[in-house]
Amino acid sequence: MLKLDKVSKLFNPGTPDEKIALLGIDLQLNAGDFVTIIGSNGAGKSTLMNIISGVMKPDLGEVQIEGSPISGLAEHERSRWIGRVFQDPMAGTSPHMTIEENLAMAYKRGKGRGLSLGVNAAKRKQFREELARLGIGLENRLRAKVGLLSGGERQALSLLMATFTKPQILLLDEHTAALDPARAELITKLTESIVREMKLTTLMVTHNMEQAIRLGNRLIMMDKGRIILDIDEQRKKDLTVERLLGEFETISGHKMADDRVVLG
Ligand SMILES: Nc1ncnc2c1ncn2[C@@H]1O[C@H](COP(=O)(O)OP(=O)(O)OP(=O)(O)O)[C@@H](O)[C@H]1O
Repeated sequence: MLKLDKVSKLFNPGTPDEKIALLGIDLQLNAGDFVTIIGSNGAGKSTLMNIISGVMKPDLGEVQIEGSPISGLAEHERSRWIGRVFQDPMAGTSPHMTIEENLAMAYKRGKGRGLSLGVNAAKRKQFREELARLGIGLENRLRAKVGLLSGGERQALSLLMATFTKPQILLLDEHTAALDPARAELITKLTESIVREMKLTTLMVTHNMEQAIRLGNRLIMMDKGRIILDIDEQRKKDLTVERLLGEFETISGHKMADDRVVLG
């Protein structure tokens, strides 16, 4: 499904500010894998997401989807296969457009060029049905400007837009971190049900250790640009936050330095 082959990324090479962000990352995701990613500050998690989504190119190595190399494709060219939800609820949607216009944009992204952003009765019905699945009443506010929605509502809409056209890969970049606990839990539940129903192959970066253990079928730990541990479903079932942090310390030789860590 998704394969990274010896992917490396260096920032500011040859200067005093040189930073190794990724070092020879090998990663293979099978169809339907839901992988949570944790790691210290500066471990390379965001860089990994940026390289998969095409925001930046690797210095070395290759990214493939379904066996096809995609490193040469720009971000917008990959958006047909890759859905992404960011930490910032403002990032995934257009505030000056209505809910239905935002959805029309997401719908068009999956269908290629030449499709209008207009919303006819059939599309409106579909949008209403999709929004109703979120269970927060957005189906009754199709013509509301997205800028008026709360952070949680926007994040729910972003999640729906990112998954609208059943992407091959869903990237979740700390997408609940900016929300209060109740809204974060709502978005987590929505995520679980959408990923399960659509059988989406998903990579989720989180600073919430309990969430990293509870969600998905695989957990990856990163440190200093490397994947230091890849835990499968069976081993994940027996994990606790304490054991997870212990494993991190044993392998990396230092405590997890994460200023945003949430233990549970
Ligand atoms: N655009 C950039 N220019 C220079 N250095 C960068 C850039 N982006 C990231 N880095 C550096 O690359 C390394 C990896 O950063 P990255 O943001 O991928 O880590 P992260 O695991 O997402 O960290 P955090 O959990 O703190 O957000 C860090 O040392 C960081 O300072």
